[in-house]
Amino acid sequence: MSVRARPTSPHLQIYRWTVTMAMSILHRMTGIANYAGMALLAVWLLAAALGQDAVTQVNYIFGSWFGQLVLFGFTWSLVHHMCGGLRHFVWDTAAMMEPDQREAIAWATIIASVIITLLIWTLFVWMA
Ligand code: HEM
Repeated sequence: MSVRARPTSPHLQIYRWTVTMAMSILHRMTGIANYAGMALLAVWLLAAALGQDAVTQVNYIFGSWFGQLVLFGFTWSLVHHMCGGLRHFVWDTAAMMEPDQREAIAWATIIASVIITLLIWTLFVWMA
């Protein structure tokens, strides 16, 4: 039986990656990661409510190298998502809509998120 060639729709392997596309996907991924990070905050608050022993144990886990790595990632996720939210807010005013402006604001999101995250950790963790 002969198979008729049908038109196919493009998918991820065919699209050329653009920074706006990557930031759009990253925005949703960081949104999901924020849920997990908020669960960690809830665990810490619960431990604090339970008493000194519980909070000492949670601090021990969160203070380990792996815990710190996860918390650093959560900080970046929150900050990146917030920057992405502000980017959407700018677009809501119909500004920065031209192709080169969209690219610029997408790059600004990633660069600002890294700088702000490093600033937060420098001020509140590494220098505290
Ligand atoms: C813990 C805090 C947060 C969580 C758990 C969270 C979670 C999420 C998730 C899962 C999405 C994706 C929804 C979807 O695409 O169907 C989303 C989208 C969005 N978030 Fe957040 N978010 C948080 C904080 C924020 C903050 C602080 C801002 C603004 C500064 C923000 C602005 C937005 C915007 C504008 C979208 C829609 C993006 C779009 O239309 O593509 N979010 N959020």
